[in-house]
Amino acid sequence: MHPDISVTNLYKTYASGHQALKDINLEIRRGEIFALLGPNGAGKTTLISIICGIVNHTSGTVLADGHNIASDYRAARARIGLVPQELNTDAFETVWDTVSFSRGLFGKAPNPAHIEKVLKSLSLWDKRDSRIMALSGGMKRRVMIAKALSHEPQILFLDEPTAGVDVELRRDMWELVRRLRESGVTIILTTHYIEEAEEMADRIGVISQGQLILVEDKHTLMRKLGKKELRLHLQAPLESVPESLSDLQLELSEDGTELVYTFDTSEERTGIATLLRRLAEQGVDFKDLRTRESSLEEIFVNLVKAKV
Ligand SMILES: Nc1ncnc2c1ncn2[C@@H]1O[C@H](COP(=O)(O)OP(=O)(O)OP(=O)(O)O)[C@@H](O)[C@H]1O
Repeated sequence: MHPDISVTNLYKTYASGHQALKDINLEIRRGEIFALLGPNGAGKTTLISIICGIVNHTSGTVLADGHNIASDYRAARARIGLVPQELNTDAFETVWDTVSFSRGLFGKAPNPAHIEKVLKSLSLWDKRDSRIMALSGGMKRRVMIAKALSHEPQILFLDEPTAGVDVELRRDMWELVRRLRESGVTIILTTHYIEEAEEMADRIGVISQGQLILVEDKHTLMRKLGKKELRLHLQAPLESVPESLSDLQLELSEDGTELVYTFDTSEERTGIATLLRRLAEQGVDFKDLRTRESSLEEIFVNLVKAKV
């Protein structure tokens, strides 16, 4: 089966001369949740907009479910639903009309049963006759998703789906996205919240300065790039790491009460046994110890920093 989205040697230079994307190659598999991460201005929205046919690319190929977004636009676009960053619905329309109208834009015959299903799945059924302007911010976001699903797309793009929403609504949105995936929809989301990617994504792509610097299964990424810390709470504070232990990956906390040992989770030997033996030899006693894994956030910050 071909991938749902296939991007090959994609470049984008805006009319201003700014090169926003450089040689992007990416495949999105059917039924996965793919999170695209990157700092402000990295090129996430540009990439999504090109795949969705809103922005023209300079060179390269984009296929949606096998259809070329440039030469076979209608077929490619019909496979895609896009939930943009900004809420752009007519405030005076009702929920039902807005969502039904969206379906018509894709040349699909009316299908009230489908619209009903979408509105019910998004807990919007009770609001179907309400005008958009009378809805809460969270409800408006749901309407945007309903619009994007109105023409039964196989692939759904969510650009910053939870920007500026409160924690509770964010959790609701995550739940919703998971349910959509369970129903067979492929999901690509951009986010600034690393926690969101950590929580939701099957795979993660990191884009920095227009280049896709990494695409990896989330768990593999966290295992490969993640570090673990062992923190030893000392019996007596130290002034500095003893000279005799300076060959180890040890740091002293600012107040001198904790020794922090960092090790690679992917390494076969962590060196912990050696560390503990040498501490005992040096008479460095500790009363407590704990380990901590780096979060995706720390991994991401290091990746993007390394690139700059
Ligand atoms: N229409 C345009 N003309 C010229 N430059 C543009 C245009 N749109 C975007 N850019 C530039 O292209 C780069 C990538 O922008 P893009 O919006 O894709 O980034 P992003 O990763 O989505 O950022 P954010 O996280 O802030 O939304 C930025 O430097 C931006 O200023």
